Amino acid sequence: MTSSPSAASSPGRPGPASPRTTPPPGAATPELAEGGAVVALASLAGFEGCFGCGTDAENGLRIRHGGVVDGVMTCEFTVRKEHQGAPGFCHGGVLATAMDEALGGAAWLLGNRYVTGRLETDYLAPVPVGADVHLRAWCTGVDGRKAFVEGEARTGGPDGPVAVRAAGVFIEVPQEHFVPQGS
Ligand SMILES: CCCCCCCC/C=C\CCCCCCCC(=O)SCCNC(=O)CCNC(=O)[C@H](O)C(C)(C)COP(=O)(O)OP(=O)(O)OC[C@H]1O[C@@H](n2cnc3c(N)ncnc32)[C@H](O)[C@@H]1OP(=O)(O)O
Repeated sequence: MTSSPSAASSPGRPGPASPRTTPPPGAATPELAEGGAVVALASLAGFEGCFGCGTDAENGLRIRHGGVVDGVMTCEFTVRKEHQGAPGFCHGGVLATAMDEALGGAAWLLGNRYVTGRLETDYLAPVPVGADVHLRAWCTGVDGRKAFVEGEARTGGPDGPVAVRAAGVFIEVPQEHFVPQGS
């Protein structure tokens, strides 16, 4: 897939991607690997320390990964009071972390391992404490080791208003990039 209906720009607002997060001419159309999620999870070998989604990360966001439909990956998390920036509202950096996780997940579904090279975020509406944040992410193109990814976060339900849009470039790395567990 090269785009998502949910990626459409709001009137008067640009889409999430800048020239640096737009696939260059000639970039490959992303193809999700058969069992890409399985490959990704096998690479992580049961690692639960991720600040975004790990169940061992006590102070993490505890993002819950959902499914993949038509190349769009979904996940969600609930804003807790320790996530506040301005009183009553989620910190922008927390939301950027959540977008990083969602976009990273969409890249990993290609069947390789990726780290964030660049992450751009647009904040469209405040997200209150207690809100369930519904994230979607999809890959827009692949150029060598670079995967171009976009995503959005909605509140008030999976089809509620968009609160955050993001675009990023994720870089493919070998397994050796990561610190072996237990070391
Ligand atoms: C049923 C559903 C199930 C769902 C299941 C889901 C499963 C998966 C779930 C979850 C997955 C996990 C999700 C994780 C999410 C969080 C990710 C993070 O937080 S990652 C930590 C932060 N990022 C770093 O720590 C990187 C730090 N940087 C580096 O290590 C290096 O700079 C690195 C590896 C990125 C590149 O270094 P070099 O030496 O290997 O390669 P060089 O040659 O510099 O770059 C390679 C290509 O990339 C481009 N590049 C490099 N950095 C770039 C940048 N910042 N922006 C754009 N392009 C960049 C370069 O221009 C080059 O492109 P040219 O091949 O020449 O076309």
